Formats: sequence, structure tokens, C-alpha cells
Amino acid sequence: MRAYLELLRDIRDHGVDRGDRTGTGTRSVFGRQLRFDLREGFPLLTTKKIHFKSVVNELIWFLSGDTNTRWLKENGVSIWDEWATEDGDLGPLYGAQWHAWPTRDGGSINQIDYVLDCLRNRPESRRILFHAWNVEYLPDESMTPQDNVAAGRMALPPCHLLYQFYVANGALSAQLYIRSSDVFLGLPFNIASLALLTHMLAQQADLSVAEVIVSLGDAHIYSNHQRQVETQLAREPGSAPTLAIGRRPDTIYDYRFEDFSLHDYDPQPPIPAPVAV
Ligand SMILES: Nc1nc(=O)c2c([nH]1)NC[C@@H]1CN(c3ccc(C(=O)N[C@@H](CCC(=O)O)C(=O)O)cc3)CN21
Ligand SMILES: O=c1ccn([C@H]2C[C@H](O)[C@@H](COP(=O)(O)O)O2)c(=O)[nH]1
Repeated sequence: MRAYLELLRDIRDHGVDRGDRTGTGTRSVFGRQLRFDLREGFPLLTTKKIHFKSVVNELIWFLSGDTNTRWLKENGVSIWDEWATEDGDLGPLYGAQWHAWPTRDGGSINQIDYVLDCLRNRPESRRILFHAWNVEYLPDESMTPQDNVAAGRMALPPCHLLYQFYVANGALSAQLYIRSSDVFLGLPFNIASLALLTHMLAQQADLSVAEVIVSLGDAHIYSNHQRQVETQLAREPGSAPTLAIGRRPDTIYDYRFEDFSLHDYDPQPPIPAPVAV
């Protein structure tokens, strides 16, 4: 995860100070890429403790097509609460677009099924991707997340929005485009989630794993994360943990948190930071 720490340093030392939608203020750079080799370990930050349960359960929740925070809360995950309505609704965001992209005849397309079909039957295809940028349902930036949900739109537009896969020598690689990245809070989650999804798809398609790559558009540090960034940069990274998957579920939709275990994850303490809403 040294590449991640270098990105924090790059933004701190070379970024431009800009205002943003949340009114918090950011320092940012535009267009960066980080690569992690899954054969060398699971890319989970060691310079602060990451709540792995939130990463796993959020991904299971996305894959199920759920867009209400109820199940997340029941399963110990609170990272989406600030954007939900009183009833827990978030509008048709990630889960809806991944699992049930709406079609003009009132039906839906499961993009995850499409990806698995490609991985199993056309692994050399250059079209193995899914995305969540469904323009019809993007929120109106002048309205609150909750008002957007009430109007049938997403609470937030997708940040991690396009996932592409590549198979070579029986090994799966993935690249994710993130248009806007909260590098201190969101990015460690996004990297771990991409790695986890790659392991799950590989298991389901009888492939091994190779690399994950994240490509970033606006990569920013919020002004109220500066102190936390310094704390983190002063820490020495440890070795990467490894991921084990305890069984092979029948489908990509049948994974549970208990199926995953991390070995040798010995992180430094958490670094609390406020999330910009
Ligand atoms: N400003 C902002 N940053 C984000 O990363 C983000 C959003 N908004 N909106 C939508 C989702 C929600 N995500 C979030 C929200 C909160 C945390 C967070 O507070 N993480 C804490 C503890 C999390 C926990 O214990 O579960 C952390 O220290 O990592 C992380 C990702 C990622 N996304
Ligand atoms: O998975 C995620 C989701 C969200 N973020 C961050 C990136 C931005 O800081 C905000 C979204 O604000 P916009 O004005 O819509 O760009 O959330 C993330 O890093 N990762």
C-alpha cells in the first residue's frame, strides 16, 4: 500500500486547493493510477485499521441489488446513513444499476451475470465490464440527497463507476475508474472492495487472481483530513494480509461475511475523520 501513501503525499505537496459541493474544501490532483498485485497479498491499509466488515457487507449488499440501508445497519455497517432518507432509501444507486439496470420495456439487465458469463465463456473479450453511470437517474446537484431520492433519483452519483476485467494465463485482473475519490476515507474502502470482488469473480469463474488497478479522476484530500493525513504518513506500513475464502458458494450472490477471513492483518490504530456530506 506504499502507492497509496505516495498518492497522499503527492496531493499534499502538489495538489491545488479547490472548493467543493460539500463546502468543506479540498486539495486535489487529477488523473492518477494505482496498481496492486493480489498475488502479493490483499491490499488493505495497514497504517490505519480498516473496518473490513464494512467493506465485505457493503459489497454483498451492492451485489444483491439492495439500495436501502436497513440490511447494512442490521449487519453493522453505518457508512451510508448520512445520505439515506428516514426509511433508509438511497434511490437507484450502485446495487440497482449493477443488478437490475432498468430497460425501456420495464424489465432489467443484470450486469454481474453478464460479466460472469463473459469470464466463463469469452474470457478474451474486450467488453467485460459493468458500470453504474445511468444518466437518467443521476441526482440534481442543487437538491439534497434525500430530496433526490424522493424524486426517484440516486442520493449520490456513482463515484466508483466503471469496472473492467481482463483474463490472461487463467488469471483475472480488474481495473476500476473512480471519477471522484475521497483519498483519506473512501479510497482504502474502494481498493479493498475491488480486490474482494476480483477474488469472488475469480472463484466463481475458476480463475486465479492477478492485478487490480484503480484509475482516479479528481483525487482529493478534504481540508478537515489534513491532520489525519499527517498522522498516517508518519506511520511505517506493515506487510499485506492475505485473504482466504472458506467455501465456494453456489453463485456470486450467496457470499456471506463469515466466508472471508483475513490472515496476518496487524494494522495500526484507526484514525477517525469526519465524512463530508
Ligand atoms: N465524502 C465522502 N467520502 C466517501 O468516501 C463516501 C461518501 N462521501 N459518500 C458515499 C460513500 C460512503 N463511504 C464512506 C463513508 C464513511 C466512511 C467512514 O467513515 N469510514 C471510517 C469508519 C467506517 C466504519 O467503521 O465502518 C474509517 O475510518 O474508515 C467510509 C466510506 C464512501 N463514500
Ligand atoms: O465509493 C466512494 C463514494 C464516494 N466517494 C467520495 C468522493 C467525494 O468526496 C464524495 C462524492 O462527492 P461528489 O461531489 O459527488 O464527487 O464521495 C469516494 O471516495 N468513494
